[in-house]
Amino acid sequence: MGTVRCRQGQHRQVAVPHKQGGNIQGPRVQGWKSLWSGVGTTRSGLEDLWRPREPQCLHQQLLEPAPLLVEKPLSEWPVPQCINLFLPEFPIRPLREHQQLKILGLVAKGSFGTVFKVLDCGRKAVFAVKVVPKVRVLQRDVLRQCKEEVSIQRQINHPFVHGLGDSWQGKRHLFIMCSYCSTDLYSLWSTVGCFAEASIRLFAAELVLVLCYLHDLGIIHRDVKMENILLDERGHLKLTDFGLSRHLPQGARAYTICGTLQYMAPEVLSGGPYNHAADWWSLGVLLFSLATGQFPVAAERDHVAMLASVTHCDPEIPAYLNQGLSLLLHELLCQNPLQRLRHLHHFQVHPFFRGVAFDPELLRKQPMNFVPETQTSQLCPLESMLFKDFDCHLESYLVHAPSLA
Ligand SMILES: Nc1ncnc2c1ncn2[C@@H]1O[C@H](COP(=O)(O)OP(=O)(O)OP(=O)(O)O)[C@@H](O)[C@H]1O
Repeated sequence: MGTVRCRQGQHRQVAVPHKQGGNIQGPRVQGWKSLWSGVGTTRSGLEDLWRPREPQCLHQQLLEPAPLLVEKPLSEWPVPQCINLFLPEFPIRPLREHQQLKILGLVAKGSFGTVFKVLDCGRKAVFAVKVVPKVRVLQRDVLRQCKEEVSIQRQINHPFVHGLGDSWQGKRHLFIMCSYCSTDLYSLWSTVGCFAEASIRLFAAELVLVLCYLHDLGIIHRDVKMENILLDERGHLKLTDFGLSRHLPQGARAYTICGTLQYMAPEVLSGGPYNHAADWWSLGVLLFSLATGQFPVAAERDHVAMLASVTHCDPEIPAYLNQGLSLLLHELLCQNPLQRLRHLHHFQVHPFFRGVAFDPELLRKQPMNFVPETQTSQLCPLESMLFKDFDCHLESYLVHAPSLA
């Protein structure tokens, strides 16, 4: 890690190394230098990654039809370091006609990658592809984390987790492909404000199952928040973005200060040691916000100020909330991680979940009393562009692409 990451959207996302005495620049510079020196003879390849895109190719593209996500076959041998570094999690994908992807529009620009809605022309199905510039991964010294994200997502198979469809690399970019979801919980919350108790119960039960599943596999998510919960066409959730997740065996401790400030547990904000219980705090923040329309503690400028706020102000749980829900929030937003609710059997017998079957298939059959609006296939004007080499022309596209979501 070794970097500070701030989410471009609503809430500040951070990743700070433990015990660096606040010197967050040091390890980043050091990490980059050591990577650079390791690159050796392939320096020119990396310089190529740095070079800004030529503006004149834009005119040419605007005249050409239909954006196709096509990879040039990379057949150099020996494999250059700027490719080798990302193997095996991001294989080099050979050009195959039936795998051509056509860009339908821009979904979101995350702090790391840009997410596109694409059509797989061969399978005639719509997917989301996150495109991450390699240079950004190297600059921010998050190569290991980036590979871990893909390997964790590959390992996971759960109805409420957004599984990995495919991952590969081009010369300048990494590509992570998943099924496309038309909305996320944050967008819905922004329109709805507060959710009905029945919806909160269903969301909470689905998230309890996901977190127990991940923790049993020894995975801590570290960024549970509304923006990272996508909703399927029937309103059931899919946890996504394993960019800050890591393998943490039961009994082990973590120390990196990372996550999204308003969702971070006190023990994470203070630099640890912390464990999987931190995800349950984040769930508490999320459920509080769904129930009341606001965060339990207002956002602060950095993790030090956030820690002071979280430790000193006890979030006021409104009296109008259902007693069971109120109790659940108290037990999740518990300062002491050892006393925090965290085992499946705690939830199964909890008054808020009375009558709820903690079974993914049964939960999925329950109707949500809202159904997310499905994005009508808006065709963006740039759909009349053809990318002969998607990897090369992507950045020019990013400058001009309108947002679909
Ligand atoms: N499969 C998908 N279908 C639809 N939208 C998606 C999908 N995956 C991601 N998104 C949208 O794109 C946004 C950014 O994606 P993601 O969080 O993976 O990128 P990121 O660069 O890691 O962002 P950040 O670091 O800011 O969290 C998400 O918040 C979500 O709104």
